[in-house]
Amino acid sequence: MTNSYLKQYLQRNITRISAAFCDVDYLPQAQSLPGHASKFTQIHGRLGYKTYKEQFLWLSSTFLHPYNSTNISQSFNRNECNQWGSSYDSHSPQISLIDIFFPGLSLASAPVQQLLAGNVDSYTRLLCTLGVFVLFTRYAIHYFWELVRSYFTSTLHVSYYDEAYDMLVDWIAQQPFVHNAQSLIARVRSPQRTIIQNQAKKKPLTFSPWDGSFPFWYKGHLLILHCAAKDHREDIYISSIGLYPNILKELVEECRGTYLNNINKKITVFEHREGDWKKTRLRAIRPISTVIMDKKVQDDLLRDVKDFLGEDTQKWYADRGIPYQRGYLLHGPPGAGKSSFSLSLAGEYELDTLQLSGISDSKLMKLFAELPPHSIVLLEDVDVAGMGRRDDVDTDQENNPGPGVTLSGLLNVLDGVSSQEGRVLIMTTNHIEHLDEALIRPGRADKKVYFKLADRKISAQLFQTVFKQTPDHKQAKKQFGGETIERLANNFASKVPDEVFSPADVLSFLLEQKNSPFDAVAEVENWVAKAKTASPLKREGSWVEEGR
Ligand SMILES: Nc1ncnc2c1ncn2[C@@H]1O[C@H](COP(=O)(O)OP(=O)(O)OP(=O)(O)O)[C@@H](O)[C@H]1O
Repeated sequence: MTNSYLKQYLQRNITRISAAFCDVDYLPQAQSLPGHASKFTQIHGRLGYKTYKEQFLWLSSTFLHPYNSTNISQSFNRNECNQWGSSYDSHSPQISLIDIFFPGLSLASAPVQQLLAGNVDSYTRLLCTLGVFVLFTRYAIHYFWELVRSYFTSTLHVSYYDEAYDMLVDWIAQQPFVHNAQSLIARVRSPQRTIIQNQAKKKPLTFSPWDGSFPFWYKGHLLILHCAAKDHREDIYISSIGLYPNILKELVEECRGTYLNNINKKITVFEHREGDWKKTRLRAIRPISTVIMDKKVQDDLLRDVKDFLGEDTQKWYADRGIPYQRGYLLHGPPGAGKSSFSLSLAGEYELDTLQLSGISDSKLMKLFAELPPHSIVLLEDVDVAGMGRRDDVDTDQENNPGPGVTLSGLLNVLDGVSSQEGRVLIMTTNHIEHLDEALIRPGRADKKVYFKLADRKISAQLFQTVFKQTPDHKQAKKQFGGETIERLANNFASKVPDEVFSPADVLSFLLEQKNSPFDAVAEVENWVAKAKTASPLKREGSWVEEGR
């Protein structure tokens, strides 16, 4: 083995060496050996082969037959090597640019480059084997889990749009395993108590696991919660190892119990989200007695709803082939109590409330087809929701309906085949005269109730509601007898002009004076006088007419 042999060898193989490193630009310029050797040193030096002997051995093992390689390496004379190599000491390995920024990267990428060039040495082989092993293990675990999941686990799926989702999420948020979850979502929850005593209780946060799998123990069973996030929503499923579907049902029942406890004395309000009903908030139930209106009208309405929701009513309707649905139209001036009454009605009969606004015809159809049982659909301000009289509606709008609901769309839904049986619909409006006859005919609006401005009776009742005596008053020694309050209420009501102010106006004034019923009576005349000058519509003489 001589220098010339080695040089010849390098010369013969320099093209392949260059190709091995994909140095295609270099190939056409491969003219002279010193240049090639230098290039080879430069390229190969990056791999950490410091001496020419090392470079040579690598070269021989890579490009030559193993037999030649052994022979060459055995016959390689150390002195010759040193002598030969010393002449190239000045070409000590150069650090490539990539190694400056990512130390060791070129070393790690070398096997890949070799592999691409079709050269597989033991190092590359080891790395490939490791890679294949890791890949295989990953897939093996995945397929194993899928197998176990299909045959040896029970799974319970919960859709984001179902109320069961809220039940589960509320329960999960209380569980200890949440603290260890690595992927979480934070939500602001309304405090259970209405009085916010300090900053810490303001906008309390709850955390729930998000987008991942989370194992936890429940009654001695290992369960896995899977949260799959899609856009702004997530679907949940829970699986239990072993065939125990009952444990999952037990879990959901427990969640349901906790949830119902939490929402006790509250009504659930749903709104539409992407064409599905979604619970948006809980509202405290307002006793229907606190909505001041004609007692006879109120009782009549309550009786009608109660009768409709009665156990045998559905069968009665079915026997006669009459669609099992009921509609009410509450109309009257703003602030007369229409919405308050609707929500109180929902609370009275434990109905969920579904509010509709800003929705298109196609979505309306789907939403009506998927009404949850035992619910009231509340369609507020139908006159401004694009459902005025047909002759008022621009024909262009009929032909090219905008994003909102059209009159024909609503009429179709109200008595179309997709309409859910057993639904209660409440429409409210401030202008019944603007509504199309078809919308408010019996069958669609079976009862129409007028909510009027505050008359003497309503004003007195509102006064009594605000200054109702409670045990707190007694404790604070600020209690007035029932008779005193009644006398003051009548006195107050006599000073409020009939059917000029809405109950909302009167209530607002009374709340300003809530600390003293005497002040309320003393101040009412001032308030009325101020209101007369402030509102041009409520000038004396035209008040009653304008207010009606
Ligand atoms: N008849 C009433 N009895 C008790 N409170 C009332 C009554 N009318 C109005 N209020 C009070 O006034 C506020 C507004 O009432 P509400 O929203 O129910 O009126 P509305 O008729 O639905 O008004 P709008 O037509 O503008 O929607 C509520 O906070 C409610 O407490």
